[in-house]
Amino acid sequence: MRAEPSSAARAGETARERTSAGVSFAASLAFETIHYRVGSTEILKGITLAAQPGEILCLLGPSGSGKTTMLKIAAGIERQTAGRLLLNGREISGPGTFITPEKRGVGLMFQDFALFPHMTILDNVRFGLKQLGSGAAKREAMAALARVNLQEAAQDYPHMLSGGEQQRIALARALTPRPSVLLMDEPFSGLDSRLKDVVRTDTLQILREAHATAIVVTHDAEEAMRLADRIALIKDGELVQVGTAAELYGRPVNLFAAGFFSELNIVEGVVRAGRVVTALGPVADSPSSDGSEVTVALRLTGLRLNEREAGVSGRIVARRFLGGVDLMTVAVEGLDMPLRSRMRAGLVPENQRDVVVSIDPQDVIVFEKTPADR
Ligand SMILES: Nc1ncnc2c1ncn2[C@@H]1O[C@H](COP(=O)(O)OP(=O)(O)OP(=O)(O)O)[C@@H](O)[C@H]1O
Repeated sequence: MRAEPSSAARAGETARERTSAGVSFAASLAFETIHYRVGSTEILKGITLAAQPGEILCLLGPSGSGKTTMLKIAAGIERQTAGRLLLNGREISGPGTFITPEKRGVGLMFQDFALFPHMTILDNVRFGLKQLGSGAAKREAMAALARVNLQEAAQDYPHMLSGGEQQRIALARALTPRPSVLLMDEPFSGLDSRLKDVVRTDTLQILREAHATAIVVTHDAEEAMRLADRIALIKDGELVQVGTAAELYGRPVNLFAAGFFSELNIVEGVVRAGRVVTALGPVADSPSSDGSEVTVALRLTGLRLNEREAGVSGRIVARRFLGGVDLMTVAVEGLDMPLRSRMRAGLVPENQRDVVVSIDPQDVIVFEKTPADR
């Protein structure tokens, strides 16, 4: 084995290789106990998270949770105040290392696409290929345009293309230098909802074909579920949970995580003889000891009206027709707040007020109460 060069030299070297390599190769990118402080405000509070080679990792969280700051740190636009950033296991930013953005081999794509309006599409795409000779740059750029199926637009200007086409050009531009990791900040937020679906599906396919590692920021849980191999849920600068969509949806670690993926009714419960008992009756099994207080999150789709004979009595106090479903608000004795139910439209007749309320066990999530909850 030959002697290892310094990590800074290695990272710079790999970045150079990558900008001109014929095939992109996916890298891992790891945040290691990353803190970011501005004045006395701690914006990131020790985040440890890694995107694996070829993985699409979504950073999901509410506005202001620190997602964009994480991308900026990954790109080298901001520098963390503590912690390390590793590309393929090699430190690219840490207490004694800082590889500049252009040497990292990390691509960035922000929400407004930022195509240069005065340049043709071809020139926009080959902008990031200055290191290559002009012939090679043109070939690479045309191949990238072919990949997003827009080679015919090469001589057009950005304003001549639709929002979705511009987004695909921006993606082609971000991918042509063959970054080992592509960072995307709300890449679909500028598109209307119908176009968003199509462009998102196309993007996913292009990322897969390019075998790119991608870290995608979104505040939309459904978008994260559609795109991601894994989702990292962020709140107030902390990592709440990381896992597949099914893991976060099915086994959320707390009410915040549960509420991010589903609309919920929240009711109080107490454990009696191994069952969680609420005003709606027993709703789940529990290993906790008798008398333990729990919080029960109940997805709206799991509150069923008139489906079974067994259940508690309820009264519909409001209903809304939402196309395929009816959203109904139901008052139940013993509960201060009415509950909401989403059921296939028309299952409960329009004029019916009094209903039998039952629970679908797969839509029940039970959380032990922490001392802070009591
Ligand atoms: N340089 C800075 N100086 C002061 N505050 C900052 C700075 N950078 C970020 N912040 C603050 O840090 C918090 C996190 O910002 P960030 O943009 O990372 O959040 P976000 O999760 O991407 O939110 P959004 O979805 O709204 O873009 C915000 O409250 C923001 O105002």
